[in-house]
Amino acid sequence: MAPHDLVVAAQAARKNAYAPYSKFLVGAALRTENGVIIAGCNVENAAYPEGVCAEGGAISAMVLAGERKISEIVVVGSGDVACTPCGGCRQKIREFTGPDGNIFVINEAGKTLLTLTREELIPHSFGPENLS
Ligand SMILES: O=c1ccn([C@H]2C[C@H](O)[C@@H](CO)O2)c(=O)[nH]1
Ligand SMILES: [Zn+2]
Repeated sequence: MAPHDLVVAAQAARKNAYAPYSKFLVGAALRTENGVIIAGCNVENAAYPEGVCAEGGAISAMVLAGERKISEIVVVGSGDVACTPCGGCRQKIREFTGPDGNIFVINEAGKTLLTLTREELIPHSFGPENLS
């Protein structure tokens, strides 16, 4: 089950999402290896491709905060839809998550819909280790 504090943080972040075009509000909240909680929301743009996802926003804020490792992340979309991270966000999550990290997808009400390992989220992924 998704951890309650991250559920609350993701739901709160979702409320601040700027999604006037899709009307699909998304929130994400992650815990770093040092126990720091950081959230993000999607931010759309009239120039549609310039919109950014909630997960990417949270990861940017995490790096800004000096944190580098995600131990778990919760994503919440709108209604009962399982807002599974898009392909780009899977790669971004992968960069900062160890093989033991957990990814939770919840519905708007807070119910856990999916619990995924990194390998399930992005199988056979390309990561920093591939470059060393
Ligand atoms: O995992 C996801 C999937 C979609 N979105 C956003 C992008 C866009 O603003 C809206 C509809 O795709 O939801 C996210 O933030 N995260
Ligand atoms: Zn995305």
